[in-house]
Amino acid sequence: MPTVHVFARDHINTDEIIPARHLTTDVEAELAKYAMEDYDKDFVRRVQPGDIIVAGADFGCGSSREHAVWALRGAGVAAVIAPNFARIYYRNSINNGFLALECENVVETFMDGDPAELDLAGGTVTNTRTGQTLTFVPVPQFALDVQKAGGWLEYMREQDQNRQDQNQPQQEEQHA
Ligand SMILES: CC(C)[C@@](O)(CC(=O)O)C(=O)O
Repeated sequence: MPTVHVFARDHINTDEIIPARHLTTDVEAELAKYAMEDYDKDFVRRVQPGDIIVAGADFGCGSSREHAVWALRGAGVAAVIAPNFARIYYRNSINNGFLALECENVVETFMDGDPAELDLAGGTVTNTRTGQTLTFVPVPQFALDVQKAGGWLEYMREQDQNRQDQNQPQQEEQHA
């Protein structure tokens, strides 16, 4: 069951998530070593694959670096849940198939280290220590499709392949 890491402050910026001194690579496994380093340098020693970050409002503000998504995904974070996100960070998350879930009162509902159950299809996250369940803002279907495909580029390739598959029979008829 995922563990929740709570970063309660609002306006956690991309420089705290992945400091600019580490933007020398786009390799997620390398960036992962420095995830949240300028907010909590011990995070990388605690986080396990599939864990969830719960954060304050305007998470991911500051720069447009996609590395802020790659570092957290590389560290094994399955989702970030916050009341809201900086717009560029939010779109970077969608484009990379990474879950940025908007949910009010999420900081008040979890304590650091709580176990959680995330029901993406149902749109809920449950603190299984207290039994409290919150409903997050429904994720747009295309964002779920991108997440399933593994990212925007993979999603667009799939869409292109689907179009080609649909056109194939007509092309075969034309040449029959
Ligand atoms: C280009 C990059 C290093 C950038 O300057 C981009 C940005 O500031 O949006 C950053 O600090 O993430």
